[in-house]
Amino acid sequence: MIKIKKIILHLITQTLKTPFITSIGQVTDRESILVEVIDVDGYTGWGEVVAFSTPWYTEETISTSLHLLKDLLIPLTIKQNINHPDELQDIFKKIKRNNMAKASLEAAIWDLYAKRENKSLSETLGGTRKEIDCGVVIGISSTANMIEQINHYIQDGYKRFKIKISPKQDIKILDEIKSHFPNLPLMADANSSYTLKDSDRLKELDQFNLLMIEQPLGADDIIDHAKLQEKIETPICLDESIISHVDARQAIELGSCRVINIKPGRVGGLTESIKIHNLCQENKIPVWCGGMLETSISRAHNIALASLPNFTIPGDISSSSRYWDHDILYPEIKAEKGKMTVPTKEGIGFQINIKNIEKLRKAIMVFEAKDIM
Ligand SMILES: O=C(O)CCC(=O)C1=CC=C[C@@H](O)[C@@H]1C(=O)O
Ligand SMILES: [Mg+2]
Repeated sequence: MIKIKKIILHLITQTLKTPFITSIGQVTDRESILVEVIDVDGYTGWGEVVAFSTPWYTEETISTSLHLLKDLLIPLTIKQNINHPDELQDIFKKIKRNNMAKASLEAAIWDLYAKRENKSLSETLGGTRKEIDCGVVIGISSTANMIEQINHYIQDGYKRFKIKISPKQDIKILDEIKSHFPNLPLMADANSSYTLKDSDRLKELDQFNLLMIEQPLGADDIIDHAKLQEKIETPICLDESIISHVDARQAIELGSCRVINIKPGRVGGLTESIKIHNLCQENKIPVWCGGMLETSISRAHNIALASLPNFTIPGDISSSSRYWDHDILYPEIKAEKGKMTVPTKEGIGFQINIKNIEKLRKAIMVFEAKDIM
């Protein structure tokens, strides 16, 4: 049984190697909150808040997550005797949404639990793969630069390539890329930049035989995606629309998508991610693990999750060096020939590089169980 002694929040900021631009926002300096949970037996688990500094992707931000953790989630959790991380869904049930804040604490407790069980996080979650295929996201830039990026990542061996599209940049860039790389396993992420009125334009994308188009319509929509999927051949993949296994069930029943991107932060944690994975497996809907421009702590959790059997499509789990000059784990998280080995060591299977965390840290907040009523 887990009895928590201390929870530490490490607030860090890193500058991305190159700004990450999408149809809805741009990230240059990436704030993160690293969540460290230490139990009375000295085991330590780590999680990460993957919300951004501003609410451009979901309604959550670093500030809202800090408030939820400090004022609600840590006080609710720190005195609990926890037999299994699944219990956190019940502990958190009084708190509506705020999934990324919840997921960060839940992930740390999953990591700690796996270490206490002396098992890898992958095995603890029900993983079956010993290695995972990795995909990579091409940043929005000039056509020439995007072609150059793709060439670079092909050399790295990545198995799937994702570009951002919007009504401002779609057909032309896809045509350019497909003419340079006719057989490239390519997908496009629209981040809700189209509406049902763009159905004819989205139908034109069928000519490119994309693996999928991710979240073409509204971030909270399931019904219009079902209408769109009836009109286009390209498989729709939902990201922002799916924040729980209930959303996933409704999307599957309505035919709103043929693929789902699972991000533990977006859906409230690893327990909910497994529920979505299992539901999709039962309904023959393949899933892949999305990314959030995160540090290697969340990336390590994603590797473990992506080792589950229905993660059959390479996810946004690229090398840490795709975005960062320094890794905060060792060994560094690195795709070799487009694959990553799933760690077999206990927990997330990587060591924390506390020196690099201290270099990036802007603030630290310590919560002792003994001090909380
Ligand atoms: O983490 C990565 O490598 C890619 C992240 C990524 O593509 C996204 C992160 C957050 C919001 C979006 O722009 C996009 C996505 O929707 O998947
Ligand atoms: Mg997306």
